[in-house]
Amino acid sequence: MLSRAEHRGLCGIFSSVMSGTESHTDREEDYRFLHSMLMEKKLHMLFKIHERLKHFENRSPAPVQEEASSLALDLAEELIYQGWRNEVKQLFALLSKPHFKSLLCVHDAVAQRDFEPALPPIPDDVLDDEEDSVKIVSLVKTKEPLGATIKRDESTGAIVVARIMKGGAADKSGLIHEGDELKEVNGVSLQHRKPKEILPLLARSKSEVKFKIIPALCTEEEPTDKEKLFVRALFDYDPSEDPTIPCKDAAVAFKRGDVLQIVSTEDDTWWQACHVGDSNSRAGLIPSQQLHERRVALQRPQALFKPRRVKPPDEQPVTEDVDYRAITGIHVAGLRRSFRLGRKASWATEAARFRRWSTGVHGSICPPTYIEVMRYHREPKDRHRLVVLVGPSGVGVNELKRRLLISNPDRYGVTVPYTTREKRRQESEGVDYHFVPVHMFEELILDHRFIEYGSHGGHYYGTSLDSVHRMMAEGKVCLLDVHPSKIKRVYTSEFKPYVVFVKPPCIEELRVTRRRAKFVCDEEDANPVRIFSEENFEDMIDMAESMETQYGHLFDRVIVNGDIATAFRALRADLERIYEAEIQWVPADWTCSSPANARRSCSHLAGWI
Ligand SMILES: Nc1ncnc2c1ncn2[C@@H]1O[C@H](COP(=O)(O)OP(=O)(O)OP(=O)(O)O)[C@@H](O)[C@H]1O
Repeated sequence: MLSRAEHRGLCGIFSSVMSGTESHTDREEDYRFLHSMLMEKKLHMLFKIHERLKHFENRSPAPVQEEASSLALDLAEELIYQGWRNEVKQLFALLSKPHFKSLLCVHDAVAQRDFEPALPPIPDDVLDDEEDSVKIVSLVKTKEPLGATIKRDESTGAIVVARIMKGGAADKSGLIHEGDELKEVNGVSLQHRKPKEILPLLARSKSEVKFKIIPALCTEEEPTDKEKLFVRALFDYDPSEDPTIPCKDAAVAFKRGDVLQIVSTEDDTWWQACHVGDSNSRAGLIPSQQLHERRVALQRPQALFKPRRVKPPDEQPVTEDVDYRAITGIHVAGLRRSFRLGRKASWATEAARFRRWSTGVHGSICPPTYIEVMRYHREPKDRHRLVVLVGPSGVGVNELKRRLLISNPDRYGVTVPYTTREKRRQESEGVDYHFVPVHMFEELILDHRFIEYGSHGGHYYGTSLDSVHRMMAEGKVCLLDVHPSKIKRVYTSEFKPYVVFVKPPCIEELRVTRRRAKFVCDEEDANPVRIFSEENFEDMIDMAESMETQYGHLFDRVIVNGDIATAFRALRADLERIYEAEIQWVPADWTCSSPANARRSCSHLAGWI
């Protein structure tokens, strides 16, 4: 029954519908007919039933039992002997109503899956089989593959269905399940056959494929997760190069950065997933997070065994007679070399730290696998995402940033760093640097206002969160270059950083492309221009490897800076895409509104920093 409040509510809605239609109804009787129809209690009840059904549709209720009709009959019989009290009479009348009886019949049909397509008559010889339950399944043959893999059961020699791909023909039919034993295909017995011999049998059938199956014992279905799970792959996967994949044809290849929808995590080793936005919705196998982590852990840490190059005592760096200023040219605020030089000066320390890492804490670092992501709809009023450029010192982060700024100064901007050093004659406050006294700089450090800071030549230099805010508030895309360990300071929904890792090419390409490049040092440095040495190249490659291993899960894009023009074109195109895209995929943690959600996303797939 409708509650009074609900009934009043519905009447209110219908009355307002009526008053809206009054002016559009010419004939009085039409109006009265409509009024009586809308005010009809039965209609209101129908609304209520519809809502209840909707509610149950969301919960996908499972039938409690399959024989509700006969149970109701038994109950009605019992009631006859219970004396004709009012309640008994009412229940008896209810159970005897044809509508109620039909309802229970429908319930039973659903519970027994009686709605599935009628099978052709069971061939006589089937009845001779020893097995007590045999199923004949006929599927119409289309161009679409069956979407199932088969294997031979080692203990029994039987051919069994190993996997059913979500969304494939077999899955959609609902008639073939994992663990089902295949006895025959199109009347041909599969006894003593190998899985690969079965494919030609399937290929031979014309319009229909008929299977004789011994169904697997019923297993608990994986609870369907209403919330879809999307992940971004953090590694490339090519099934053709994976000898352990159970079935190459049933696998999904992907590239690092691709967004995948995970449709099944039932198997600990092989998940099922499909590419997002792919019209072909069939799922395929991908290595599970656990499997990929295990594989990476078993790999020999290359750096650990790589013989480090010993520089011959007489080897001198190649010198070039090119003026550094002619190469770097433009002088743009925020491209203060001295700040990045802080890292350059610590080149040796970083390399040493890397070596320590490779021998020491290797086991404790999670390899990048997948990160849970969610759709982010960018509103026109939203600020642009912060672009973070990272890479080993000398790889060309500044060069790429400089080119971006020149290419579109209205779109891109950089932060103005803070320093405690004296302002020089040609410099302006707030343009080249924010010049602040030491005590103020230290206060900012204590207030955690710096994303990154350091000292060089006895002066502090730092990039503050406030400067990033200021640049973003101007409506520009703020380009920030920091050490990857500092990404976590801006890895929030507020900044929505898009992280680009600038990676060096192989050493041969470095030698060719950097032939004329010079490694720039601070103007305060005694030796302001350095030429790239062979050791610099090696360290750059080692550092890049270390960064990728430790922080790779935070990188949205990897740009290999071999030929500078190619690298710049790729970076610009990528940032343009991000600038214009209305829908983007961002880590699920950023959009978690409730602690429960946050817990889910973190426990599901570790989004570690
Ligand atoms: N692809 C390239 N080909 C040739 N030269 C390059 C290339 N990329 C960068 N360079 C040059 O290499 C030198 C170092 O580049 P850059 O200053 O951009 O490195 P960086 O990553 O910013 O390093 P740091 O953080 O130490 O300043 C510069 O002279 C630059 O012009």
